[in-house]
Amino acid sequence: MTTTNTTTTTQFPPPKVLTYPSSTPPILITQGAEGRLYKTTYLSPSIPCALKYRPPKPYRHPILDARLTKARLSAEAKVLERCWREGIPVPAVYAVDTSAGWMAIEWIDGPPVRAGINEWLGDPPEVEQDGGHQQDKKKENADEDEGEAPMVDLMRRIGLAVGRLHNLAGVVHGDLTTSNMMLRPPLDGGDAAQGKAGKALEGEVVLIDFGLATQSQSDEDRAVDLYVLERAFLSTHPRAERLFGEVLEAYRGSFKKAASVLVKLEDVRMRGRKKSMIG
Ligand SMILES: Nc1ncnc2c1ncn2[C@@H]1O[C@H](COP(=O)(O)OP(=O)(O)OP(=O)(O)O)[C@@H](O)[C@H]1O
Repeated sequence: MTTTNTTTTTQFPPPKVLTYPSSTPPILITQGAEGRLYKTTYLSPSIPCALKYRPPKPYRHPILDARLTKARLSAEAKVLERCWREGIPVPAVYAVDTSAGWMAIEWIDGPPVRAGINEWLGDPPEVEQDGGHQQDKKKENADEDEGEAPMVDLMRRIGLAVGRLHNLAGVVHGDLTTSNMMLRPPLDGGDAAQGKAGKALEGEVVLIDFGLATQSQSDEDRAVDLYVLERAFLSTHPRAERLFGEVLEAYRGSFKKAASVLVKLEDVRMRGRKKSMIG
């Protein structure tokens, strides 16, 4: 989705639930084609939450619009609840009002994985000093030495999270990108030895935005999910391209049937290549 990051309070009229006297002033975080995301609190001013709001679409017939909004929000909330029950790291669902078009979910207090990777790529850890040449080379190759360990580790955590989603929850996400994953910071403040760049990649990988998710156990659907992630990753982080294999390797080890999904991924890639050749 196209989003505009802003920290202003009300650029648009907020949903009614955010105007009650007890409401914490909402902060508009993103505004996309389908909806808006606000930061506010839930029940107590000390519990931050993300309020996902799908406003009415004036270009749609009102009855159809209300029906669509209800169906999409309740489908997303159901998938989130299912994942949460299975122990997949996703935001907990606090409350849903499908008629009013909103859902309140746990606030994840960390950056999107995309931002963490970009920070790391822009500021990779120094391994040895040689007047800057080493640093430049590292940036080009996204580090081919031990300095890349935090990135390899993150790639593996992503592969495991997707494997658990597919296997334990039986859910395919439908829009896996590094923007739809966040890094929940470690409670203990993390590993001080990581350095600033390594710290950018720390934390638990939390999957978000299940607006396109479906229930499926099929190898084909799972392989397409991985293919979407691969394409998104390679276009968002081309300099880290060769590390993507770590995601797939961790996925392979995350459940029994993962190997056959990876075989299917070859077919899906082939179809993707043919399609892009034909245009
Ligand atoms: N639980 C959360 N905690 C903190 N920030 C969040 C949370 N959920 C989403 N965000 C932030 O808001 C952005 C938009 O969220 P999300 O992608 O779920 O909504 P959406 O794109 O409007 O949904 P859709 O793509 O289905 O229209 C995310 O990229 C992330 O930065």
